[in-house]
Amino acid sequence: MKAIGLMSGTSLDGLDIAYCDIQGNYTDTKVKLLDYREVKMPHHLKEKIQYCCQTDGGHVQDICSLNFELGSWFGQCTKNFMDERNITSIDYIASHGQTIYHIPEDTKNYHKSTLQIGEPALIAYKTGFQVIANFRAMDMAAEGQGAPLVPYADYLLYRDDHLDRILLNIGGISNITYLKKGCLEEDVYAFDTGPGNMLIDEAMRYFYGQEYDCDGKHAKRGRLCEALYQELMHMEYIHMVPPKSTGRELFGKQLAHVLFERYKIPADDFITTLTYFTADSIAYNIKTFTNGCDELIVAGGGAFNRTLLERLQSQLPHVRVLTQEEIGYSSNAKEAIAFVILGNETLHHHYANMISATGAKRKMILGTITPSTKEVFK
Ligand SMILES: Nc1ncnc2c1ncn2[C@@H]1O[C@H](COP(=O)(O)OP(=O)(O)OP(=O)(O)O)[C@@H](O)[C@H]1O
Ligand SMILES: CC(=O)N[C@H]1[C@@H]2OC[C@@H](O2)[C@@H](O)[C@@H]1O[C@H](C)C(=O)O
Repeated sequence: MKAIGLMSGTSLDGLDIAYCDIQGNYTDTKVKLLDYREVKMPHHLKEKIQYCCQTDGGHVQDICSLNFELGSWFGQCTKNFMDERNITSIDYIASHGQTIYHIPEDTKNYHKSTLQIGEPALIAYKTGFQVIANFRAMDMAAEGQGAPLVPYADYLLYRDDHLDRILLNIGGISNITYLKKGCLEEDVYAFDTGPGNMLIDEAMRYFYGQEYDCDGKHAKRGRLCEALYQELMHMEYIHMVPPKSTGRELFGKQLAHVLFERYKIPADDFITTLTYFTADSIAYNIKTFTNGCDELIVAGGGAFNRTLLERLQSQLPHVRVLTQEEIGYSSNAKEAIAFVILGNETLHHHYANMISATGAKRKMILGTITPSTKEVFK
């Protein structure tokens, strides 16, 4: 089958489009990336998403409207990509959607819940092909956290009989999948370690009006602020025992701006400290909650931040830290490919939640299917 995976993650930097060939399913899955493109998120959409993510921000009419506006944009980007690359037919599109809120556990006032928007009907209408979306809901229905979902794909693609491996994704949030050598599905262990690029990006926006710290250059220049570092390393989430998942609610703009008010230090010292905190919270979670590994394979945009990776390597001296590029894959396309795999399982009526990662009570078939509109066009 030919399929397209769409991923718009917590960084809000853009839409990843991965065009793949996929054969078989579950442990027989063979997937090949045929083409990839990232479409930058237009500024006005990014602002609307950020507004809707805030508890004192988006009202119901803003979220209602953005759901359709984003679906339309996802659909148009996919259509443009297919036209440019001369792709005339695909079997399905798997769309993650844009997470605008995630409540992993019941709280006093709220039911555990998660919301990914970007109306699939618009994507199906614009492209004409069936769309599989809303992957997290069924895992949550089965009492899981609805995240992380990528570990299922990691298990299919990266398990090894001779090496203990950890897959790390440094997106807006960082998450790991631990695959010990010869592991069975029930041995897979995966969770969000804490922030990825989210806090660093907030600081770059605040101090320099830039979207991110390109190659970690600012972090390389600054010095660690011990008081800020200690405050961050003591945050409750970092020490919580998995399964655990998190998001913008904890490590987003609100936290960043409290810190900017509290610590009046040079901009680059801020960025260095946030970068070291990001690396060290990942390393701490690996050391505390896994048995370590031979290889740590890094994906996500954070794989391009050299200062972050150098710090990570220094915290894990006995581990080979590699990027997806170094093993012949793509750091940017990895999550979009994972959603192609999850969509393929939906069409095979096969479960795709890794219950050891999400904490769900049962293995479930994920996703909702919006049918192709091609027949109607005829
Ligand atoms: N050259 C680079 N140098 C430093 N950082 C970079 C570079 N390129 C990308 N990034 C970082 O990567 C981020 C985007 O990462 P990615 O696309 O993996 O996140 P995401 O998929 O939105 O997040 P998540 O996986 O949490 O949902 C950017 O916001 C930026 O911080
Ligand atoms: C609720 C939500 O959107 N979570 C994302 C987010 O971004 C990274 C991390 O936090 C992970 O838990 C998850 O995404 C990936 C794709 C996952 O489900 O594995």
